[in-house]
Amino acid sequence: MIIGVPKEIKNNENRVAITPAGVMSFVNAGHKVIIEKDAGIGSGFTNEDYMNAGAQIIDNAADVWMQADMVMKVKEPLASEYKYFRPGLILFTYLHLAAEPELARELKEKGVIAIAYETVQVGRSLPLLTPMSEVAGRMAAQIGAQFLEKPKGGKGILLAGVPGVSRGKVTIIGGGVVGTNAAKVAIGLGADVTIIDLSADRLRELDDIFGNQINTLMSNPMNIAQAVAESDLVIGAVLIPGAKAPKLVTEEMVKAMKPGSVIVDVAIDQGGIVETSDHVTTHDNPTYVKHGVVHYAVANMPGAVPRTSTIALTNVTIPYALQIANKGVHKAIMENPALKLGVNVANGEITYEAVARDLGYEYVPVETALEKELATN
Ligand SMILES: NC(=O)C1=CN([C@@H]2O[C@H](COP(=O)(O)OP(=O)(O)OC[C@H]3O[C@@H](n4cnc5c(N)ncnc54)[C@H](O)[C@@H]3O)[C@@H](O)[C@H]2O)C=CC1
Ligand SMILES: CC(=O)C(=O)O
Repeated sequence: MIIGVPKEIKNNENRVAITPAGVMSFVNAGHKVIIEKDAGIGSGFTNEDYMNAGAQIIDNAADVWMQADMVMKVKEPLASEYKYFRPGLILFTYLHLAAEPELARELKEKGVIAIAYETVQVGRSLPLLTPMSEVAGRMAAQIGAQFLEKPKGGKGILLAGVPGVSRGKVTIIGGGVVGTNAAKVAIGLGADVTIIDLSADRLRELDDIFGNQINTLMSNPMNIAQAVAESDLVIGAVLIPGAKAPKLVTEEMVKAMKPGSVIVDVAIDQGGIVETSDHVTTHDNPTYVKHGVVHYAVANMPGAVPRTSTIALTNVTIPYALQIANKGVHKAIMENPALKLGVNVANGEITYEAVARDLGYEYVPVETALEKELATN
């Protein structure tokens, strides 16, 4: 199989979908890897590093997309890349389709087999999302602390406080991977941390992990309203896999926050959990102020720490990509239930139920979509 890796084009997206070590794994298994020139530079991998591992460097994105059987990316394709979609192309990347209706339509109409990192699932865990959630969670607390500083637009609070002055209050809504990692850093910074989750079992686990370093609260509108109003920093970290994020923090709740408070809505890649995080921001211009509250809504937070993130991401994606290359996409999907759950679009059908529901399409199970493809071949 020919595996193509274009350079990421999203604002300040410095990650790349493959490392030289990954290239070597594919080449050793008899595959060919083509990489767009300078695709790895932002993550510290030169063209020579890739060539030494056995890859071929290609001068432009179009040739990478058109020659590849499987394109591996980090972020969802942007509109300027839709022209490369074609029937049977395998696309393996983050997609977040519930928040990307145009992209979903293009993938469906053009017959791409689109496998989303974020919905590959083993039991209750999402192994291809986890490392980036670890990164984004840890970043969320440090970014929040930074934007609470007065010169950055915040109210001028030091989360750690000092002797004689209260610590800052951080509320984390969603106690999964992002939430847990945000808590680790927020606790390390000395903040007064509350985690809100819908799952009583998860709250018990968090209590076991952090003990009395955190407060835990059951997720309901009353608890959320009260905690948000009292917080200096709110971190949005809820996920319902594949689905659009629920708007748990209403505009009224935001209005009740003190001016200069900060919201870091990490879940913005699925649409965000805060009613007033109504648009995605970029690393170039990461915040806006609404009702006096600083909103940070960057959908590719790990892109700012690309060396760490690229290695962490490819550690988990390459084994799945190798299965696709070695077995062929149909066999790999049908033999691996985790990978099967990653398939969001195939042969003109939406094959992930939550995406189909949120975007108003008929849901077609992966097997049915693939059988249709085999039948028409
Ligand atoms: N902006 C960015 O750059 C990045 C964003 N993310 C996003 O962060 C979000 C969180 O991801 P993970 O922590 O990995 O997910 P996760 O599945 O590990 O955790 C989600 C948590 O939300 C909880 N939850 C569900 N419904 C809830 C409700 N109504 N109230 C409170 N809690 C509720 C679940 O019980 C679970 O503990 C996702 O949207 C993910 O895509 C992840 C990495 C980077
Ligand atoms: C998960 C995701 O969207 C990211 O790492 O950018």
